Amino acid sequence: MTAEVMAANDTHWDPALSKLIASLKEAESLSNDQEIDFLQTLLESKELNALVNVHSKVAKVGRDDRLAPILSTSGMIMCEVLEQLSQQCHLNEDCREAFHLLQKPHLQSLLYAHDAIAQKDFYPHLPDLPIEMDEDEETIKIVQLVKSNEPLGATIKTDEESGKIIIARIMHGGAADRSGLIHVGDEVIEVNGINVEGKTPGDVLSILQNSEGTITFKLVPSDGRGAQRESKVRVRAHFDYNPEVDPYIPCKEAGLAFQRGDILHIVSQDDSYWWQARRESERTARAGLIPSRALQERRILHERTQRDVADGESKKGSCTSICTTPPGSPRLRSSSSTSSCRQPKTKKIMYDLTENDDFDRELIATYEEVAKLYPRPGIYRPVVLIGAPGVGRNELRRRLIARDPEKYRSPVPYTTRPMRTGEVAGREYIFVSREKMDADIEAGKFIEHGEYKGHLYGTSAESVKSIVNAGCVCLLSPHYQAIKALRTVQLKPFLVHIKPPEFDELKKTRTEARAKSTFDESNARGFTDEEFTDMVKSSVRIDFLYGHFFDDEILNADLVTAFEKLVNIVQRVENEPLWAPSSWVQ
Ligand SMILES: Nc1ncnc2c1ncn2[C@@H]1O[C@H](COP(=O)(O)OP(=O)(O)OP(=O)(O)O)[C@@H](O)[C@H]1O
Repeated sequence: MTAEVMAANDTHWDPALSKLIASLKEAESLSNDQEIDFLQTLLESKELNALVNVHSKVAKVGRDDRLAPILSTSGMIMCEVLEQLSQQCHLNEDCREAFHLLQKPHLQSLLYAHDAIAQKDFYPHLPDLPIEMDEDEETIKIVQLVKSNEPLGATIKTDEESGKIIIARIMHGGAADRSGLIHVGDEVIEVNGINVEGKTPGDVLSILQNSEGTITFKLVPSDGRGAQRESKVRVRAHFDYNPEVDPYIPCKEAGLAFQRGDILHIVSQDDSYWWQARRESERTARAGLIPSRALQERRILHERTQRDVADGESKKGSCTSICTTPPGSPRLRSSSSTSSCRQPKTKKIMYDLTENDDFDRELIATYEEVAKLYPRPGIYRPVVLIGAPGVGRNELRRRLIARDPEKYRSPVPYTTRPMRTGEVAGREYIFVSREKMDADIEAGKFIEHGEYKGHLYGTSAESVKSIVNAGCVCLLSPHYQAIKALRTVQLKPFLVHIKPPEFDELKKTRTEARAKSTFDESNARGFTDEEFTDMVKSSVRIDFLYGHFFDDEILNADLVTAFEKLVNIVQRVENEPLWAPSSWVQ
């Protein structure tokens, strides 16, 4: 372009410059010769002409030939279209075809690649010419924002090296971000005419709090600033967070409160300690600060250490050594004992229910990356009902199968016990030898298994798969310790926590229904108060250990209401895109 511009200079003056030269001639009589000569030489100089030409060309490119993408969110729109199509698939062949087309990985990748490019700005930007500039002075920008009830959406800090007040972060979607005028790293020199040199961030904050109307910032722009790009990461929170009670958050007002199970859109992970996020359901809201995964992990480890120290102190004198299990080593037994301190001996026990079942507490539950998993017509996710023993998992499962036995099925369990009279192989149980079952357990072929009165019982992963492949919805109601074995990319289960109501309502509903305690096969009596108490306690414990794995929950107080909710859940699983671990979504 330079060559072209220079060539052009030999024959054409830039029209604006020609005009200036002409008016200079008219002004000859008004000024002294020296100044006129200087200006004439400058205006006719090749260098200035070349510069003006370059400026005009670049400005023209920016103005006329700019290829602007029509939109940069086609991926998001595709997701929304898929969501709507998924509800229409059963009605219309065209919808089904469009649904399948939009699910194709190469089409999705194409749209995401388009968005990634569309979001970039490849055109040069010429900075506005400063009105007046002192050669010795740094560039300064003056930014005016009108104060409203909305927070500014920026945090400040003292730069460790220079001691200057700088913009630490800009909250995505906040007032400062939307203004496009303030950037991370900008140095704050003045706020409303008050010099902030030597002041602390707290001092600056009180200047801001005491200001009314328009706030004027004098800032030195940072060098490496750039538009903040939103990340696309979505996570499921595995813990509750309240910035109000967090003593370490840099700014409580900038914090985002959330609860375990909430889906969060992480818009920025630039800061290794404080991420910016907004709740998925509040797409246009200003982002808020949340602890990063690394920070939260550290906190949990710290809390655990403190707790262990406190426990150690309180146990001093009563025991000589503290046994710990190394992190990540599961205590789930592959074949458990037949007795438990919490249950009568007569109940079939697939797992040891002693208090040692807290292996998951040793994992650090912070955030799990998730993505929308779209239903595949004819291939349904298994629905797994988890809950305290006796809460009603099997009752709900049986009712759903009775409603549509062709569609809902449960796998036939395996056993090593001999077949009894009246039993049919493959109906009540699949009967196998102990050697075979031991070998299959060893090979990891069972999603749950246990021992009762010297015989093994279990459910094989293969039997779940064959129900899924047959186009049926596989319903499972295993012991809660099977969650880890079940929650795999191969099975992609949907986990529902069946919860009991409070003790009084639990007792009332079960007594009115004359519900039989399932802890004792040979006894037709109802539940004891102790069993109800155990059920409530056990449910709290399951929630504590595995709460973050559940996709939904059902309160099983009134059976009819609980069943309706289950029907609603299975319909959603069959038809709607739902959040699942991102590793399950190719
Ligand atoms: N909402 C309810 N109201 C009244 N009775 C109920 C309700 N839910 C379940 N029951 C009854 O409670 C008893 C135990 O239910 P169920 O066998 O389904 O428990 P479970 O969770 O499968 O536990 P287990 O593995 O010990 O059998 C059954 O008699 C069942 O009919």
